[in-house]
Amino acid sequence: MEIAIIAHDAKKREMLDFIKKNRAILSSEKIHLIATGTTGSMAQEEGFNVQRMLSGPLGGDAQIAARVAEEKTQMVLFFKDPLGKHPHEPDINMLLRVCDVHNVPLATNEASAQLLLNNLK
Ligand SMILES: O=C(CO)COP(=O)(O)O
Repeated sequence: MEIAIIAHDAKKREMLDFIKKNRAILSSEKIHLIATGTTGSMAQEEGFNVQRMLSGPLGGDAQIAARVAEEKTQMVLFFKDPLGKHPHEPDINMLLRVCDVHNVPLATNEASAQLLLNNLK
């Protein structure tokens, strides 16, 4: 199962803590992790095997949206910063919309992400 992890800068620390807390499931051989560029390199530094897309502002969200549309990515954990402005807001909204179009589970905060992962156990 392919799971995408994405975190805005203000949420990256939270994402790293979250994936470390859920290392057992996220490192299992049944899971293929993908991520936007910077989120992915931070996860790699923590020892996770992650396929990195471009950084969000350079099109990484759009690449993940394409994978959702192609039914490659089956879950998206996106720790969005609700207080910040982002130059690539259209790409972010596209990713959220494509998840809804394809009925792909999408969490936009840690509490929801934890509930989704708990369901995989
Ligand atoms: O901007 C992002 C999501 O919209 C995240 O991108 P990075 O992981 O490259 O910082």
